[in-house]
Amino acid sequence: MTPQLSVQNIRAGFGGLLALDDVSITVRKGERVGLIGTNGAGKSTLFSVISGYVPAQSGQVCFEDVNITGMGVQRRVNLGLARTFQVPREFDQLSVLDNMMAAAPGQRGERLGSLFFSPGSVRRQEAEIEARARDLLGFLNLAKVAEVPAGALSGGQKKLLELGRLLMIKPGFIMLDEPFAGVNPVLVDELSRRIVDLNDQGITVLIIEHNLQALSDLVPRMYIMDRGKVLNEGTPDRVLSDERVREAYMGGAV
Ligand SMILES: Nc1ncnc2c1ncn2[C@@H]1O[C@H](COP(=O)(O)OP(=O)(O)OP(=O)(O)O)[C@@H](O)[C@H]1O
Repeated sequence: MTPQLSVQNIRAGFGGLLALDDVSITVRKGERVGLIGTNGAGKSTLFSVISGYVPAQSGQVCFEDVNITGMGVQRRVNLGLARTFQVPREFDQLSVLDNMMAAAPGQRGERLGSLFFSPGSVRRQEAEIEARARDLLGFLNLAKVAEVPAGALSGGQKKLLELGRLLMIKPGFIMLDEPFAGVNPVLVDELSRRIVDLNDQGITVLIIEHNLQALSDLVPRMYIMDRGKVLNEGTPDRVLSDERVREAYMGGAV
């Protein structure tokens, strides 16, 4: 079976800096895969290349048998490939519910003509979007803060909201960038459970995370990157016990 995501021999960088040097990874449909590495290893840049924010200088990215290497961000999202960012990008002044609704793609009410010519269908669509948003808020245990301005949420709740906003686009493959950063341990467990639930529903998950304990509990397979290259791949036990990995990651303190 061909992988759902196949990243082959990617080189990418910024000006003279080569952030990704011949990087290849594959992810099968329905997998949960981790991506670890020291600061500056190139993990977020790899997410940016996969999601279309940073162009590849060479190499190829294929998603569900489509070569998406030169495709724009929105077209990749339309294929069901979506990412979160390390810093959640919610609108602080808007309520949690409105933040969720604003993340829904292709809303007809945004086109002025639709408001005049088919106001009924715009209302129906809004009602559907609100129902989906409320469903997801329930799933993420955020229903009680639906009307609260997003800026008032805790760090962990913001991460849950960010995940919720991602789910509004009904993705088949999600890339989570440090979902546990700044999240208290209770919410780390909750987030982990929600990620497993989503994966059980068939959503493939690729996760960058520095919390190695929480990540090892969550994923059966991980990649480690170091200075723009993939160093190793396999079960968390195998990857974290590799001598080169111990050296590269925390100077042997893994
Ligand atoms: N927008 C940018 N402009 C210039 N250089 C960048 C940019 N983004 C990343 N870099 C550089 O590219 C390299 C890889 O950075 P990247 O953010 O991908 O690493 P990372 O593994 O995600 O690190 P961290 O764990 O700290 O988030 C680093 O040297 C970084 O300074």
